[in-house]
Amino acid sequence: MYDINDSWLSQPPKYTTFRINSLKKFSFCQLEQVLKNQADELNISVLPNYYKLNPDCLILEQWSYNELNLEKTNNDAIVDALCAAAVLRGSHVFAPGVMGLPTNCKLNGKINIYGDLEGNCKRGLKVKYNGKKLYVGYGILKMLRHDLFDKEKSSGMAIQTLMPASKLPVVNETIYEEGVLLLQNLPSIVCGWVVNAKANEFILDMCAAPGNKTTHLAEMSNNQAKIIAIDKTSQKTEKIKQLCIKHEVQCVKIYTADSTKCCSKDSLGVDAGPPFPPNSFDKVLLDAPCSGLGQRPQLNNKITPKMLESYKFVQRKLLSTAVDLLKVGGKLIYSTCTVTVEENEGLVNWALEKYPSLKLIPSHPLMGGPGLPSCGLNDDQRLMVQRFRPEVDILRPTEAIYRDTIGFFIATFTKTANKDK
Ligand SMILES: C[S@@+](CC[C@H](N)C(=O)[O-])C[C@H]1O[C@@H](n2cnc3c(N)ncnc32)[C@H](O)[C@@H]1O
Repeated sequence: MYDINDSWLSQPPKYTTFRINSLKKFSFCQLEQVLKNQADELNISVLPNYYKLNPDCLILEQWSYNELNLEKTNNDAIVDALCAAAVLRGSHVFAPGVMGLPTNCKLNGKINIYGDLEGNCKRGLKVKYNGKKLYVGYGILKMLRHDLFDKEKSSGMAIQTLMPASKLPVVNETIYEEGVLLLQNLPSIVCGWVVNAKANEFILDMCAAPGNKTTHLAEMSNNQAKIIAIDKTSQKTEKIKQLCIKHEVQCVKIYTADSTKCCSKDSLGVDAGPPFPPNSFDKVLLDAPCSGLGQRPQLNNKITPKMLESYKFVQRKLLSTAVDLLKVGGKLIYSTCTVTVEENEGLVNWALEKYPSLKLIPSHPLMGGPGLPSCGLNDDQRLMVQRFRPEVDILRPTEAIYRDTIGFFIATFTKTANKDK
């Protein structure tokens, strides 16, 4: 099922997507100006396409391939695989990601950026790297060796990426006033649309950090939903708090807790914080911890079969608590950013078998493809879930933009009055 050499997984999507904060004012002007500046610097006449998808999603396409006339340089920087993946998605290079840089490089000189695919490059390498490497783009050097390697911890932009090998524009949310835009993968935005948070609904986001989906739910409800966001460490919940402040989100209560243990009959009530009483929430979002194998591009994944096997146990525990906390008639949305059957269709099968009170319902709006065949779901059930993958499935053919995304899965359940075993 999962193959690191799969060209879909080893390449970045051909789009960059941002979520637009509907609580703030957005206009295309700043984006257009940034693209125009880049076009001037690169000597390109045509800007990449950009447009809104629904009111809160911004899509940016690649620079036109044929027009690019890349100036070659002999200087190569080596960056780690994570940093290389970020460059391919349109990021600059930051100091901690740099592994090797020749001694003769000049500040503000042009530099090629290569990703270390096997993780063998020693930090501070001065000479040519002979390990397996991938060209990921070129840019302008903004830090020299002594800034990068002579300090215990270096930070800041080391290379200003001019053009990633993926031809994606180098644009980040800092071009707008704080909190107007958020870089977010398209299926994650769809996941928010599936939750469809409305005023006065009690919504639990069980695995919420860094808060990308929490803030989306708050924004779409115009700060009117009653959202509780949980994650398991205070460093993580601090991130949710900071994102809510940045996005002017005011309808979220944040708690540090283990969500597998956040339901109890002895609870003092929803307002008292976790644990909560059973049947408390109109909607529960379980954006589960997962193997993350749908993230693109996958350049150097070191996940072991043992680690892969472990995720379903925590996912099942979290889902059990989610079922307890959901009101009868409520909506439970389960999502992952991975491609394995066990964590997706397999988890849905397990849940339906274990909890007769659960009923699978369509994950509207259905933008991704159907669930995989021969994985325990019948065709009706396959059509209710969303699996974001490159193949067209005749059961529900999807638009190209929803096929060139990260690998992602969404399933929605409702709770009936049936008794569970
Ligand atoms: C896929 S990430 C969530 C991303 C988040 N929903 C967003 O869109 O920004 C999964 C999160 O689950 C959290 N997590 C894992 N086990 C947990 C548990 N037992 N209780 C609460 N949170 C947990 C992890 O710390 C991680 O932040």
